[in-house]
Amino acid sequence: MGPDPTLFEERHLKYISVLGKGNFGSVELCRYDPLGDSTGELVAVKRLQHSSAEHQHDFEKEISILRSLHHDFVVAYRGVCYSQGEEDAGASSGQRRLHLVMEYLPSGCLRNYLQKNKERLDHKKLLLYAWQVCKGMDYLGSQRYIHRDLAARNILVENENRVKIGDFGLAKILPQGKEYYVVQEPGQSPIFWYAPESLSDCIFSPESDVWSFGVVLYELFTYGSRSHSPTEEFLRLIGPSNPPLVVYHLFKLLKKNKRLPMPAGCPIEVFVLMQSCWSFLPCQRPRFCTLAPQIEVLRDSCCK
Ligand SMILES: CC(C)(Nc1nc(-c2c[nH]c3ncc(Cl)cc23)ncc1F)C(=O)NCC(F)(F)F
Repeated sequence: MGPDPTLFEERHLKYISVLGKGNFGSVELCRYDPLGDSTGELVAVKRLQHSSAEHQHDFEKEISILRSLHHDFVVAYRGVCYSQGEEDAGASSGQRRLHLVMEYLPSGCLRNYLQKNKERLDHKKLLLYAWQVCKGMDYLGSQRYIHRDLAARNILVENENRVKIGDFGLAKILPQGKEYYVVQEPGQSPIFWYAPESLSDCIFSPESDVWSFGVVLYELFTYGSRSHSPTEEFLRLIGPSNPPLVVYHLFKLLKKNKRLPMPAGCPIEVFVLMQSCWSFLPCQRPRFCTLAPQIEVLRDSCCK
């Protein structure tokens, strides 16, 4: 029984830069370099910022979720790293801190990738990414996980022919016998990616993930545009209103069947698919297992 390849020693993790801030944590680019000659692999290391007991518990759940997922279109778990906290003089703070080690994808998140490569990404390619996210989400659902934060900013680019779902910081597992999950505090919520039932009752389900997938389709066909982002478009529809009421106005608008507009140049069949994901009633939305073959058909028929 050789050494455990999923156990990373803090002393060999060389900090390079901050990749971004997730929910309650930050993710750093590091090189795991046990030989000390800079030939080690690059990894993404997620550390908790304010390690309250509750955040620590949620973090441990996030780690166990990621450890259990093995799929081509889901960011890969590499292991964990235990670090001895700074030994405060006197205080017995020797408790070990846990860090999540994931694969590092150098091409970054899909939203930035779309903006930078807009000119050379045709509709066929956008539908390939959409299909891969669908397959990844179908796998997630088969493990009874809900992602709750599906958005182009949370999808990573492996290469121009492969994307992976990332950031499981808000993911939940569906309790046995229940088909949806109610969260207590919405927290800093990406409300413009949220289904109506999530806005009004904090209800999350595979069907609310499908709603968010519709918004990802919209982001794909607007090439991650900032000026036509879901946030900008919905704020334009809502008009000026003070922040606490935005959720209420957004819900009212969705209730009246107002939706994001068709992206410029988007094939009508793709827009129809997007809109089906935005059915007000969760039961009327397609499932990821039926969306994937529909996207395949569109991919094969679309010329550009
Ligand atoms: C919070 C964090 C760090 N943000 C970013 N990660 C990466 C980024 C770039 N390459 C990466 N390889 C692995 C990981 Cl976990 C992140 C990155 N690039 C830019 C980011 F803002 C992240 O986790 N975003 C969700 C993800 F994009 F990963 F789905």
